[in-house]
Amino acid sequence: MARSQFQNLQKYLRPYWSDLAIGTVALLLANVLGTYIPSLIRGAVDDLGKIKTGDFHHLMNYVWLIAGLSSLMWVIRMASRVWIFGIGRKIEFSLKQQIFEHLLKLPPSYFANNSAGETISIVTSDVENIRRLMGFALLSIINSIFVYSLTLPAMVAIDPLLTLLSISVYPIMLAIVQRFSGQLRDEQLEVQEELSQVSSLLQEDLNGMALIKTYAQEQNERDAFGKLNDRLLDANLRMARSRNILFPLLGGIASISFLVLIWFGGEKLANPANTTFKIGDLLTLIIYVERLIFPTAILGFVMVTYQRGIVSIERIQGILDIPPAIIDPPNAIALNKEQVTGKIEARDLCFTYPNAGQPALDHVSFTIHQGETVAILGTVGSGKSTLASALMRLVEVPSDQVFIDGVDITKMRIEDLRSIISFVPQDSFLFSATMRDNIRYGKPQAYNHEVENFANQARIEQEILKFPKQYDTLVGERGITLSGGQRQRTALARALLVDTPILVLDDALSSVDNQTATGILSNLPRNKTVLFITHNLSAASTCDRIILMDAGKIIQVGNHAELLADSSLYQKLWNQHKLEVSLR
Ligand SMILES: Nc1ncnc2c1ncn2[C@@H]1O[C@H](COP(=O)(O)OP(=O)(O)OP(=O)(O)O)[C@@H](O)[C@H]1O
Repeated sequence: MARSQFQNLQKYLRPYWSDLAIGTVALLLANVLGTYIPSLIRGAVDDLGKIKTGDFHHLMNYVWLIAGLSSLMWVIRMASRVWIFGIGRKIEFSLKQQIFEHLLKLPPSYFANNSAGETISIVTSDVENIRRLMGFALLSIINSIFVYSLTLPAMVAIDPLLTLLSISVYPIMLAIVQRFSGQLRDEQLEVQEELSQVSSLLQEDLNGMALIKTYAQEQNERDAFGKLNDRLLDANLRMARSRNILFPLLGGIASISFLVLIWFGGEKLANPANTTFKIGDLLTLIIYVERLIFPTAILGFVMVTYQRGIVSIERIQGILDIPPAIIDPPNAIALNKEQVTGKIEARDLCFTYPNAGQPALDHVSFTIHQGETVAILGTVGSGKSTLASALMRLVEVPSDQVFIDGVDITKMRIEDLRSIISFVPQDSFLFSATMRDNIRYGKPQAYNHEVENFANQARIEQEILKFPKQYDTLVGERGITLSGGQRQRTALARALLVDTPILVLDDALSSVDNQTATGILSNLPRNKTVLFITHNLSAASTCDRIILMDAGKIIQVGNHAELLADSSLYQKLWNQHKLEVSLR
């Protein structure tokens, strides 16, 4: 086992050392009893002669003792399973929690580069593999160690030669296990990867079902799924083949020791020169060998579980080792949210995406004052969304380039920064919950009147009141399907409810008609600083100021009248817009 893998196993087990210690002691006790009981049987068999003399009571003593100790052993063995399997369950729970919490901190690039299906497969099936490794495999390994270290000396004490003969096949078993080890690991890895691919495709197709139907692509998707499913089947069959050879082989070889014992033990008993070896000895050896068969035959299962677990640990560590998106600097400035006014400044802000040839933001400078509503307009790909991401540090901006209330955002605690900005993207996610719970998602304890007030500000209230259960109407899979515009206004109500000094709308009213969008903007609280990223010139023209961007640069700043007076890009866009409106 590689050192790092061993360290990982230790790391997972460390919090549960007391459970492990209790479980191990219980297993030890069960095994001590398991080794002692056959010696009682041996005594009973050797004393059988006494029954002939009428001493039946003597035999019954053995019977009661064996029955009592066997019951005790059964109870202790059960307890050991409860403790040790419990460790696996607890590790499973805490790993899921840990991965989920880590996922919340990962940069958007992780989610862009890794499919949701693959991540889900790691959180479910890989974590389950670790549960089996830390439960079943751990118990089996500890149990095997005890069985061997207690049973073998007991067997040697009866007859060293017969013991040696009966376990002479075990090196063959170990060689077979060794031979299959690497192969099973590769096959397991392949199964897990194919499974991830199937989950990813399934997840993507479920999300894109409307698109599949619109473009009549059912057959293509069916073929693609069939192909991946087929590969998963092949990988599973390959692994099943190896397992189906390995397990019966191990069980069969282990049983040979049984036969060897009957053969040579029987011969020894039949030998007239033998005076010490009795029938009770042979019986005890047979019981002991039987005790060895199960832990030995199960070695194959343990090995597969181990290989699976190790592969899963690697995959889980793969996620856990990704550094969190942006971490707080040492001595990060803690903001007093109530005192933030919402003044935003960019000074020569530059940002280039990793592996991109062109900067997405190229020496961008501006100041937006408290309470201003500023529209950010621009051609597609001009850097508007990147600017919003930079403001929230969803992308890492250089220090001393973006300031809120004069404080460099890279020096603030991330949590504080994000708690003073409400961000509404074009496609906001709504949960399969009621309208009320969706709106108060950012402030779950909000009162009903707050929810209604902000629904009204976002101009969605009238529609909610017409829903079957009004604010208690379910949204999504099991409930009502909202239109694009209704979704956007619900998301806006959610953002308004958290009441932050800064509101960033990233194309967040694109599915809302001009008049409603303009109405919403003009009714926003006057003390809020609003960044309104849009392609909607009508709504933008009503804003206090407009920042016009092109190819990552700011090319014009001013209010509608000022920009129109300047015969450049804005004038051209406005004339086009007027023409479009007149043609509608
Ligand atoms: N995650 C990313 N990785 C690499 N490049 C990106 C990424 N996101 C955006 N870009 C690139 O950065 C540039 C600016 O993109 P951005 O999304 O900020 O433009 P935008 O003005 O919001 O466009 P639109 O109006 O189409 O929404 C574009 O060239 C885009 O291709």
